[in-house]
Amino acid sequence: TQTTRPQRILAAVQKNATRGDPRSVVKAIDQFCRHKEWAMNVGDEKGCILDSVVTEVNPATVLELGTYCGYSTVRIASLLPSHAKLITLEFDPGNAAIARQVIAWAGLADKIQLVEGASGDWIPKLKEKFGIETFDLVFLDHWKDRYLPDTKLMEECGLLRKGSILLADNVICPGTPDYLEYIRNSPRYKSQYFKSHLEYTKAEDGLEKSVFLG
Ligand SMILES: O=c1[nH]cnc2c(O)cc(-c3ccc(F)cc3)cc12
Ligand SMILES: [Mg+2]
Repeated sequence: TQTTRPQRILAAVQKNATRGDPRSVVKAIDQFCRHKEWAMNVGDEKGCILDSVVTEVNPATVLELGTYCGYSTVRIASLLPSHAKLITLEFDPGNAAIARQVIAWAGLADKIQLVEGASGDWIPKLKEKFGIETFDLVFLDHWKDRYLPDTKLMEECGLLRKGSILLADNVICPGTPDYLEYIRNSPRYKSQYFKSHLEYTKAEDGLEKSVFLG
């Protein structure tokens, strides 16, 4: 019977990466997706921009919207200080099941809380469920039509503080025009575009970094 793409990504990690070594997990996925089969991980080029933002923010609390196979989850968590916590929301149960195993292989399960379900349902519950006040960094990488409603929801739920950073993937490809329009014209945000390429391709894409001004 046919395996899924996430199952093939996990197999590549278990074959080529060293248990407990997050960077080898990231490298194994990038090798597989560049040479064997494309997949929608943020990838190595945009991943370097992600790394620089995470290192600069040095967040104690991170929210990731869209786990997929856990590539960016592992990439972010590997750069966090010891006490820091990362919550990642994944809608698809199949993706979540693979991501849990990728995260375990990387040895980062104690830093990461993977929550299965719709971001719109879970965002209002994060404070009570995880005792979170606000997020220092949010990585938006789920569904393009949810970037704007979920950002407004995070504002309404008081999950952002003065200085919280939003980093959004795919603002060019597939593109999130309503989100860009809102975030670039709102007086409550200061935004910056990091031009890059769609993972493993030459197509243009980029990350939008926005600071919440309160
Ligand atoms: O749906 C997506 N969620 C999160 N990230 C994505 C991502 O980085 C790329 C793409 C994508 C881009 C081009 C294409 F031809 C097909 C899919 C989708 C998502
Ligand atoms: Mg993406």
